[in-house]
Amino acid sequence: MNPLRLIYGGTFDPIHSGHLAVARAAREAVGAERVILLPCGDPPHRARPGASGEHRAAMLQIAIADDPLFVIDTRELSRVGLSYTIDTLRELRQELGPLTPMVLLLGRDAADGLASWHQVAEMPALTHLLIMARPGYPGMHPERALGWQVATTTDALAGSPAGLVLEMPRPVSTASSTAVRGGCDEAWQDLPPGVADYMRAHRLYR
Ligand SMILES: Nc1ncnc2c1ncn2[C@@H]1O[C@H](COP(=O)(O)OP(=O)(O)OP(=O)(O)O)[C@@H](O)[C@H]1O
Ligand SMILES: O=C(O)c1ccc[n+]([C@@H]2O[C@H](COP(=O)([O-])O)[C@@H](O)[C@H]2O)c1
Repeated sequence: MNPLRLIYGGTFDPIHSGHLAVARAAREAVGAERVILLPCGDPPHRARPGASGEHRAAMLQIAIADDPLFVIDTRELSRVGLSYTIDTLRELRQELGPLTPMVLLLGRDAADGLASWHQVAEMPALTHLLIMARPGYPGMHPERALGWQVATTTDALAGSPAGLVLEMPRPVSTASSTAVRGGCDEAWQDLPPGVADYMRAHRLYR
């Protein structure tokens, strides 16, 4: 079996320390070499982001600060049209081949919306899911009725290419991009070093 790939999609509008904490905890749990951060271009499921794709990618770059545990995949930013995750999963599966374990990382709030995702029925054949608990979201577990089988160990994810779901039940952060955009001082404490300066310099979210 090829080494597992861990993919973390998000609007990242802007990235906050919770995203990094979630990514680090997930990477450690599944033993991935690194985390592929996948900023969404034109989200199908929510209002247009407050910052452009270029600004959101620039803030991601500042936040990861050359940490080799992270890599940014900008394919959704350059794609024309809505950023459907299924399109990205199909492309990645094509690139990685049928045997590479792929794990899509989601917070519990995002996972609870899975039933409305574009062509979600095709997803269990393409990827595993790793779901991180998030304070305030007890979990409706739609993934179980959508074709993913519940895994009991993290090792199981590395042992097959797709089709399993594992939940990390302990939340690692309360941070939220909505709170950052709302501008309260406490939420700005959750910005990785350099990101607040970038936001100020480019007058984002005013
Ligand atoms: N504190 C957190 N704990 C667990 N998962 C999180 C947390 N913050 C974000 N996520 C997850 O990270 C992914 C990307 O999230 P996103 O970029 O939308 O950030 P957000 O803080 O949820 O932003 P917004 O408030 O704009 O929705 C989603 O799967 C989301 O569930
Ligand atoms: O493809 C879809 O239909 C779809 C619907 C909702 C969310 N997503 C993806 O889920 C990820 C998390 O979304 P968000 O809104 O929490 O940033 C992000 O990569 C989105 O593109 C994808």
